[in-house]
Amino acid sequence: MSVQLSAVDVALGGRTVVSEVDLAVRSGEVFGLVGPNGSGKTTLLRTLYRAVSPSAGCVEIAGLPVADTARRRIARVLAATTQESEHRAALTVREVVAQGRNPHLGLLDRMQDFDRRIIDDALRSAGLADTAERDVRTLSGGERQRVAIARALAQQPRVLVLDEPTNHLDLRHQYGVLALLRELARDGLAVLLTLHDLRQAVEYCDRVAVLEAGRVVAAGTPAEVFDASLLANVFGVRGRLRRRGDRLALDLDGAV
Ligand SMILES: Nc1ncnc2c1ncn2[C@@H]1O[C@H](COP(=O)(O)OP(=O)(O)OP(=O)(O)O)[C@@H](O)[C@H]1O
Repeated sequence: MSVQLSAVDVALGGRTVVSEVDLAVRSGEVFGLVGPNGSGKTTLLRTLYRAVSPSAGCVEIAGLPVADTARRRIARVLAATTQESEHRAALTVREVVAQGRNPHLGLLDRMQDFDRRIIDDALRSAGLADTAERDVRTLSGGERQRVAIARALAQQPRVLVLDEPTNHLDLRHQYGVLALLRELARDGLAVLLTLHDLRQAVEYCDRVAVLEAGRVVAAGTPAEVFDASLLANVFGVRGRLRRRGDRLALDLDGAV
C-alpha cells in the first residue's frame, strides 16, 4: 500500500481534531479527501510528511513508518504541495522547481543532465515552460499553485499529496491540473488530495473518504459515497448523482 493510516488520532491545542482514521491509498489511484471546513483534512495530510505527529495510531508511506523514518528518506517517496506557498527569496520558477531534486542529491552532488531533464518535464507538465525564468514572487496565486505542483513532480515521488490543488486556479487550469493528476495516477503514482468541489471529486477521484469532525464517516467510490442523505447531512446541500455516458456526474441544487 502506498499510504496507510491505521487508527490515527491527532490532538491540536488540547483538542482531538482527527479521531481513529483508517485510510489506505494504492498506487495508480486518485484518492480524494473531502469534508466541511475544519473537518481535519489538512491535519490528516500533515501527518503524512510529519508536519504534525499523531497522538495515536500509525502512518506508513510505501511501507515506511513515518514516525521512525528520516524526513529526507520520506521525501524520496512522497511529495506534497501545501496551502502555504509563500516565497520570500528572489528565485526563478526553474530554481524553485529544481528544489524538488534535493532529496535525491547527496550533500556534495551537483545537478546532472538527468536532473535537468526531469525539471524541464515537470515545468512542461505544469504548463510553466514559458514562465521558467520569471521571479516566482511576481506570479499570480494560480501560477504559484502550478509551481508547487511542478516542484512536487520534480521530486519524482511514488505518492503525491496535494492540499486543495485547484484553489486559486481558473476553471481551465483546475481541469488541467485534475487531468494531469489522473495521467500521473495512470502511470502508477498514488495521488491523495483534498477538494472542496464535490463535483470534481465525483469526476476525477477513483475513491473518496468523507471527514466530518475529524472522523471518516464514509469511504469508497464516489458512486458508493455520495448519496442524497450524506450530501444533506454532512455538507448541507441537495444533490444527486447522475450517469453521463459512461461517467458519473453530481448535480447540486443549493443548500438544504
Ligand atoms: N495548530 C492548531 N492548533 C489548534 N487547532 C488547530 C490547529 N490547526 C488546526 N486546528 C483545528 O483543527 C481542526 C481541523 O483543521 P483542518 O485545517 O485540518 O481542517 P480542514 O478540513 O482542512 O479545513 P478547511 O476545509 O477549512 O481547510 C479545526 O477545528 C482547526 O481549527
